[in-house]
Amino acid sequence: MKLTDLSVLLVGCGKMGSALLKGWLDKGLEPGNVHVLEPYPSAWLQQQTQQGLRLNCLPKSLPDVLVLATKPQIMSDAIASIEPFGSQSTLVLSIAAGSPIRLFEDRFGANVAVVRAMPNTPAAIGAGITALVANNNVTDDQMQLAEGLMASVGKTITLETEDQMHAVTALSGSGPAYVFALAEAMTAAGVAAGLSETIASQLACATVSGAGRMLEETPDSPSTLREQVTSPKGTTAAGLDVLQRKDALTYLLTATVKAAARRSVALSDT
Ligand SMILES: NC(=O)c1ccc[n+]([C@@H]2O[C@H](COP(=O)([O-])OP(=O)(O)OC[C@H]3O[C@@H](n4cnc5c(N)ncnc54)[C@H](OP(=O)(O)O)[C@@H]3O)[C@@H](O)[C@H]2O)c1
Ligand code: PRO
Repeated sequence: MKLTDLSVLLVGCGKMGSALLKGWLDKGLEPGNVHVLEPYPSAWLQQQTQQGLRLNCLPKSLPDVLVLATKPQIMSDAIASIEPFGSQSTLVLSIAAGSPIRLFEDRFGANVAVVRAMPNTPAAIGAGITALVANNNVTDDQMQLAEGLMASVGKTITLETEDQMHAVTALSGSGPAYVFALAEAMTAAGVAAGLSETIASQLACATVSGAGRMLEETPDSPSTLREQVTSPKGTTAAGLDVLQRKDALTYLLTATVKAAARRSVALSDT
């Protein structure tokens, strides 16, 4: 099904919901085919009503896709107002961290078609990556539809099991925050080395974003790209000697991802 023909009911239009909706509207989704439930709509979302998007009212017929983008903690309450929309012909596409497929089967009925997806915030600029996993009720056409929707805001990968979603959420879902934290820490390190905050921040942010673009735009692996910066006995080697001593960086990131994955498991159990 083409994006232009698709009808969508989006529940929750905060940071991630609006990033996805912007991407879909840019790619041809008709605002007139979109209903959004959102208690505190942003100015941007309110503007979309002028193009025909319907805000805080329910569609008269079943939508092709019901996108669930509320926080996991309130997912159960949010579903209460839309239970009749989880029919067999409507694809339920949830992006909530830690909301398992079984929650939607319990609430919408065992026959409901559910795709659980984990995007990340670079989706807002079309540079996201989303992992998807489906239940057995999802048809090939519905899976293509889900992949197509998420591909319109970045890359997609399909998981073998839902259990992998905890690690995915911890790695790529939360991952942009780790990278932004790196930019913040590099700024602080630049200040400690004698630069002003403004100059350190400019240098740190451009370095992180330039290195990210190299990962994207060159065929080289991260280790090759790292080696290209590292002159023998030069400054980078001296810096990396601290960053990677006793695998310090790998150890820290492994602990970071494990903690986030544990939180995903805990959210699934509540
Ligand atoms: N942000 C990310 O990086 C990211 C990445 C991948 C997946 N996710 C997932 O995406 C979901 C949304 O995250 P987010 O960061 O976009 O959070 P968010 O900005 O808080 O967006 C959630 C939105 O849902 C609204 N809402 C609350 N109750 C509702 C209801 N009953 N019906 C409809 N809307 C309701 C919230 O309004 P109030 O603020 O008034 O409560 C809020 O605007 C979460 O499940 C998260 O796990 C987020
Ligand atoms: N943001 C959501 C969280 O922090 C899910 C991944 C990214 O829970």
